Amino acid sequence: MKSYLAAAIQLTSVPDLQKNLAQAEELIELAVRQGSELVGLPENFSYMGEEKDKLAQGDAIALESEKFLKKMAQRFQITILGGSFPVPVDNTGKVYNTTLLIDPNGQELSRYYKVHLFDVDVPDGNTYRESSTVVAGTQLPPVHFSEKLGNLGLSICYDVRFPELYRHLADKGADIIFIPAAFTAFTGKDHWQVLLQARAIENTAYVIAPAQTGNNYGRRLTHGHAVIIDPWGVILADAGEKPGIAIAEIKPTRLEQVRRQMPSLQHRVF
Ligand SMILES: O=C(O)CNC(=O)[C@H](CS)NC(=O)CCC(=O)C(=O)O
Repeated sequence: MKSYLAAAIQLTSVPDLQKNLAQAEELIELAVRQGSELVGLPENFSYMGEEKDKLAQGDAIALESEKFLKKMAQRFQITILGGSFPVPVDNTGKVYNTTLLIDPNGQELSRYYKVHLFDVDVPDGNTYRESSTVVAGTQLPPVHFSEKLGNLGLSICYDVRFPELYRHLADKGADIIFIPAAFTAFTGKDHWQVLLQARAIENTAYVIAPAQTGNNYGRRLTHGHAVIIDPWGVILADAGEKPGIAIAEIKPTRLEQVRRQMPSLQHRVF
């Protein structure tokens, strides 16, 4: 593994596929101009909208999102995580909430279907029933072993509340954990940063957390604060509240140092 720059992209995705891809492309280009070699996009980067509209356009969103990720990876010679997008599941009328990791040749490295679905009545009055349109994945997320970039573990948004999933990634050797999200503004203000820092600290791994921000559609408000966190839990970069990027250096020497100073992974009893 070498030292390199990574970027977590922050978007306000809306119910308009082409508009979202254009916004994402602009920010990917900005991240690449600043030297990023690994770039992450947030959950539902290509479409945020009413569930029924997302389903109706599911085939087009899935096709265009995958094509877009491969095109960006090849054009800019980067490894890219397509935070998530819907992929229709045969004979269900539903989709998988899917994240995809693509290499600079446009080849798929790994893929994960979100396991934990956000079926929550948030105290601000908004009700979420992700399972009404999404089929839960049944497999633990993969870790992609990269000589150059380190071992890359995948997850999506609400997963962040389930530490056992991240322990699995740590067991598999994850050095860098992606947590692309569309956190609600209401839960985000109290939980987002704490949960992300906990996952980084307890697994002594980098966390790259691309995010949705602002008013995506209707009453849907997302928290923003795309961040990159180091294995000690220090926030290296924070994109704030507007669309933009958080960029930070990923360093193998820092991973080794923190794992030496705080060998908690080696002291596990259970
Ligand atoms: O709502 C949409 O339009 C698209 N859906 C999402 O982006 C997903 C599933 S509803 N959001 C979350 O998982 C938020 C989790 C969260 O906020 C928490 O754990 O507190």
